[in-house]
Amino acid sequence: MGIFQPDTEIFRQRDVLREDYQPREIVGRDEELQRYISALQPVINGDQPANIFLYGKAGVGKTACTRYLLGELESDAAEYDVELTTVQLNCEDLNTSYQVAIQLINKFRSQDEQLKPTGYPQWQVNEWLWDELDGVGGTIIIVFDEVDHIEDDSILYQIPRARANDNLEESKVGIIGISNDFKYREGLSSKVQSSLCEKELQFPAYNANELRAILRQRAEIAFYDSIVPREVIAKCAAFGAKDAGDARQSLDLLMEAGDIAVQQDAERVTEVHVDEARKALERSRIVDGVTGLTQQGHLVLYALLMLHEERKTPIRARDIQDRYELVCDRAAIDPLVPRRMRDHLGELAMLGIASRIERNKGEAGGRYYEYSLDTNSDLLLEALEETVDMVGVTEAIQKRIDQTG
Ligand SMILES: Nc1ncnc2c1ncn2[C@@H]1O[C@H](COP(=O)(O)OP(=O)(O)OP(=O)(O)O)[C@@H](O)[C@H]1O
Repeated sequence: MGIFQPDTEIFRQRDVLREDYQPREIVGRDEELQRYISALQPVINGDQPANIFLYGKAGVGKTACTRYLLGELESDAAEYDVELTTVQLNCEDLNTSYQVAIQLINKFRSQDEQLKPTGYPQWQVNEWLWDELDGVGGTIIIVFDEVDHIEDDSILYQIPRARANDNLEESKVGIIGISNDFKYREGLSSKVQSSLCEKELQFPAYNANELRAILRQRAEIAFYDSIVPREVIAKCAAFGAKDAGDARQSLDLLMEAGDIAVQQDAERVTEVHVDEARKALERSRIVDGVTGLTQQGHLVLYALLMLHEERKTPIRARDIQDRYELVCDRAAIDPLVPRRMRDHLGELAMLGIASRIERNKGEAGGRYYEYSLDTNSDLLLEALEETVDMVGVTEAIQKRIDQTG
């Protein structure tokens, strides 16, 4: 027997739990889908499509619902002889309207006519874009996923106004912008707001019931029959709902629990596997977060970790500063000024390693923040131990924690 053997006991089709799998049916989003369908209705009537702005936190089904509805729209359009073309563009690596326009042109061009990413005058790129879009004819829907990555938003009003400005004659173009950045909408120029946000749709976080339905649907395809009992689905959904209501997180948890069941040669997935999976995922999240920090970030985190172990959190930044300077002294590294140290605390809060609450001084006025550790300190200590260049400090901290503990 070789080292590798196909898994025949637990997973039937593990890939179904992966992020890139497109579910054939959407569950738990009935109301949102209904509103989305109304916003897309003009397309099937052959009218000018509305521009749609769709927002909501990570993993709430924005992309999955959009793909699903556009697929349905395409097949219904074919049935009613409506000429429809849809294009989906992820803007994660596209920072300018120029880059977006080049990508769009390339989507419509054959392999040997592709444009290079730079080197053409803006007016020329615009002309080419209108030529390509008008050459398609009928209705075109362009989806800009992660639209907030486009820093100059000119393309977001040029496309909706292209017909009014006589740049397009044959084609009617509608755009759908998707974002999980809640502040993005407010930052848009009023010109873009009025064109892009003609119809606004908000997707809320999933609750435990909705997550259960999503997980059940995937588990039926991903695992063999009777491998995933109801309580396992419920547990994964409950964790997801308590945290961020993010379907991706719950699906990752179920996949990790399945992997652990495979590793342990278990007959089925159990709640214990889910607990272990949660620890494993949490650990890799912490390791990723900690590994990405600078050396100063590590020192700030050490200081906060010590204060946490001594039960002195939540604590103000200026009180963390003293401990931080002590840690720097031990590591023989110059400490940062308080303002810079606070930036690092802010980064820890952003990564979800620390939490930050705003406090009011009461009548005297003024606000300040208090910080706490928001992660399991054992896991954190483990992750910090892996950062080789800080080993001396880790030992020092460990000793101190042992003493105080
Ligand atoms: N209602 C649903 N029914 C079935 N699967 C879903 C549903 N909602 C989300 N999913 C699945 O959860 C994962 C994350 O969803 P999706 O990518 O649509 O989130 P999103 O809101 O676009 O998040 P992000 O802003 O991070 O891109 C995908 O694997 C998707 O298939």
